Amino acid sequence: MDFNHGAAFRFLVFKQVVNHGMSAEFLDEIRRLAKQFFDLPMEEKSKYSREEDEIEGYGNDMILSNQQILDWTDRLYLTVYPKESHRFKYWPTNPERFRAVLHEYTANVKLLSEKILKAMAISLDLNEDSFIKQYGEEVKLDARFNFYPRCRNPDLVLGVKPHADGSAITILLQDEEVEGLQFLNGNEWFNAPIVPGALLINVGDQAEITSNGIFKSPVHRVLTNSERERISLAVFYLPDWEKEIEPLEKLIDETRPRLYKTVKNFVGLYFQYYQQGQRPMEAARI
Ligand SMILES: O=C(O)CCC(=O)C(=O)O
Ligand SMILES: [Fe+2]
Repeated sequence: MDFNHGAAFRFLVFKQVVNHGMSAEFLDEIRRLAKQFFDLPMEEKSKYSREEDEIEGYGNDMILSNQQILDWTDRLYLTVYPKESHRFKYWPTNPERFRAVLHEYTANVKLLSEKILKAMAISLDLNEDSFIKQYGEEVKLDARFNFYPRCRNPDLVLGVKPHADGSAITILLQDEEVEGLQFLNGNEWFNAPIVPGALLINVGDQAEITSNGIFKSPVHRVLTNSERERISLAVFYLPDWEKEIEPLEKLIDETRPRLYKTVKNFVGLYFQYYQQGQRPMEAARI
């Protein structure tokens, strides 16, 4: 992976990487296993159901307010790193290879995330460990499998509402054929193209804070589709929740004053704001 194009990398909002060390066949296997899981009878899937006040497990959009229009999606949410945090009651044993393949994918995504965080630091003329160090020893990776069934009224409902990710960065495996993910640029939505064999890297709110706003965490959404279902897998790279996250000293000067407060447990804050229909980043902005 060659990220040493300083200037180009700096303006990264999302980036597709192909040279990530995983074969196209391996990525296809993950999609296939995910699809097999979502295609199981409800009775089987509900063995892994999310409990009401939990995040992990199988289920629909979380209900955070009674005025909410639910996202048109089925999800399976699992903490995949560190190993000690695995809650296997939520990990499917059907299809049979699901767990083994997810372990392998997680190990690869962890390495890839760290390479990307190093490349981001280098592109800003910082020591390569600057971002990683701030995120602490106890980083966590959460995986969210998204399944978007066909929807008869795609104009009335979204697969995922507009949001930015609360992670440091997110590694997204998109459907191999069906588009639907869109990014907001100014007032316009544009489609994230499908690049065969690629993973899409998305900057999250916490990398925006660390970089003092040089990297931007983009607002994105997912459309529904009346003809085809769609699958994706997002893995969120989450800093140690007890570490303080703040703009790196070296990225603050007179021309670029400090833009964000010091935050801790940003994901907790994220849900509080999201619930009130506010962009969680507002909590961090000075
Ligand atoms: O389905 C997608 O392509 C994106 C999903 C997403 O934005 C998320 O899970 O945070
Ligand atoms: Fe997202």
